[in-house]
Amino acid sequence: RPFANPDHHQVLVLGGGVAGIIAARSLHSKGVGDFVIIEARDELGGRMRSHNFGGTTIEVGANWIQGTQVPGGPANPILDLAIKHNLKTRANDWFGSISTVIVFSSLILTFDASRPATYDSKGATDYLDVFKTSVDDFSNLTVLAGARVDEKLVDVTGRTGYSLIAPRKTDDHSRASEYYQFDWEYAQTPKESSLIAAGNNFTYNTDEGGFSGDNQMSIDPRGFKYLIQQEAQEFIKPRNLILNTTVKSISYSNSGVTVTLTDGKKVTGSYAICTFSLGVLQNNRVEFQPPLPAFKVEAIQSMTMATYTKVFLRFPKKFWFDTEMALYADAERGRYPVWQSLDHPNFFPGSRILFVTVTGDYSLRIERLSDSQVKSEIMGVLRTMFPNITVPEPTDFFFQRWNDDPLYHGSYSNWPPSFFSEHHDNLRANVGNLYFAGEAMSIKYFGFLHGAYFEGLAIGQMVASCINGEGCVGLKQVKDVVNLHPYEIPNGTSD
Ligand SMILES: Cc1cc2nc3c(=O)[nH]c(=O)nc-3n(C[C@H](O)[C@H](O)[C@H](O)COP(=O)(O)OP(=O)(O)OC[C@H]3O[C@@H](n4cnc5c(N)ncnc54)[C@H](O)[C@@H]3O)c2cc1C
Repeated sequence: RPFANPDHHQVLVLGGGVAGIIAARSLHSKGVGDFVIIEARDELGGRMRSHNFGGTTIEVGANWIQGTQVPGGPANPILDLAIKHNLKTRANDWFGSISTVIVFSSLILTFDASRPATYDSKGATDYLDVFKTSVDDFSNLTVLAGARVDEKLVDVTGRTGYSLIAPRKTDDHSRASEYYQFDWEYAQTPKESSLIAAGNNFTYNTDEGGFSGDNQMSIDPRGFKYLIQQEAQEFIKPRNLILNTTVKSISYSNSGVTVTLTDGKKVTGSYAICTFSLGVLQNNRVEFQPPLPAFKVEAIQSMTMATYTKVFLRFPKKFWFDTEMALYADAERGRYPVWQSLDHPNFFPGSRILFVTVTGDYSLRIERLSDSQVKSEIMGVLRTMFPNITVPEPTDFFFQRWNDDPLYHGSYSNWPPSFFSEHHDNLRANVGNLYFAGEAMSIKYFGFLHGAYFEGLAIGQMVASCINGEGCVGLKQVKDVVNLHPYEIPNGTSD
């Protein structure tokens, strides 16, 4: 049965990604049934997005359950959903698989030096010693980041952090190896990222409530999104869902929220939960009435929306490495460095699919090029990596332009060194009856699916409490984020 009044609801949930769906589930489980999810696309899932690549389901957005569960420890809630909905996943070995080739004949896990998974301008080149040093450097970086928190030291960039633990390394092999540890996770360079936030990655830190050090990759033909779409099916009725509908403006006050859609129609709610990406908020894709307060705008504009791009190629035959991953060191840092084989016994054997990931400014650069230009650059790199092989032209080619997409404007958020905890409070803070949720609002798990999940859960429960009369507390906001020690030019300093 449709709602008696389809133009007014207790809660408007804006966006149907993980945060929106889990916020709606929280409302439903606390007895708030009059909610609608308004989603611009034709399906739920948001940045969990799959693509039919010539018959194989590939993940152009999120692909991994990052951090799963150690025995007796807390489970990543995305892992719980994957198990509940029978999603097909496989462990994806990020580190061992660069340094180890499975020699199938003897089933022994050893590195076969004749087939290194490290490449440079000369083709296959063994620089695993450099790679292993970079693994150690990153682990020292995390120790340094933890110590800075304990000692209450000011945040610095990841680059400064690296320089404090070892002399700067500028050779191609070191830079590519560092990229694999850092940029490939945060989608930005150490120079652009906070040492404290990057080095204290709660997801993998089991001492701080994190899950585990391993990653499960979805290889489900129904797509990774299936787990959240199935979860939604359990409680969302057709009357709770408005698909193919874009929000143009949001007008908010202490008594309610009115949303105007692109067709001019208005829907009102006693409350609303906005789960649009940080990129959408930063690029003023949605107009707020009244304009968001200065503290909120500063917070939105101070966090970074990074971009992570996977470029998929299918070839007439497999000619590449047998490992899950490979690393290519170019003279230019971040130029087509991380390669993943889906044609691997653990994933889609026989698929002939290989993909390469670029991040940050390099993602933005390739988004501005045509597909054929990007394809030709990548083929140049592959011919450099495999100089003794006739590398065939790919039969299929695809990549998602996340930054250019007005529904996302990037892939996921990253914490820059100039962003303070108070900024984060402000990013998360409600304005009147308009609340915010989504991966960027998670202080511990920003950037991740589980960050979106936990924020959806928390904010959904908070709004349900308001509606159920169980207490309605506004979230903390800080009017001015100030320096502990104001910036001062000492007396007597010459001009
Ligand atoms: C390439 C890539 C790789 C990633 N890899 C991983 C990974 O392996 N593991 C991991 O944990 N995380 C990963 N992430 C991050 C993860 O996907 C996100 O953290 C998570 O999906 C964010 O969920 P959300 O609900 O906060 O936002 P979203 O999924 O962005 O949901 C917001 C929804 O709002 C909709 N919307 C936007 N604007 C409007 C509008 N004006 N009107 C109506 N609807 C609108 C959007 O269509 C979207 O569905 C990756 C992301 C990307 C892009």
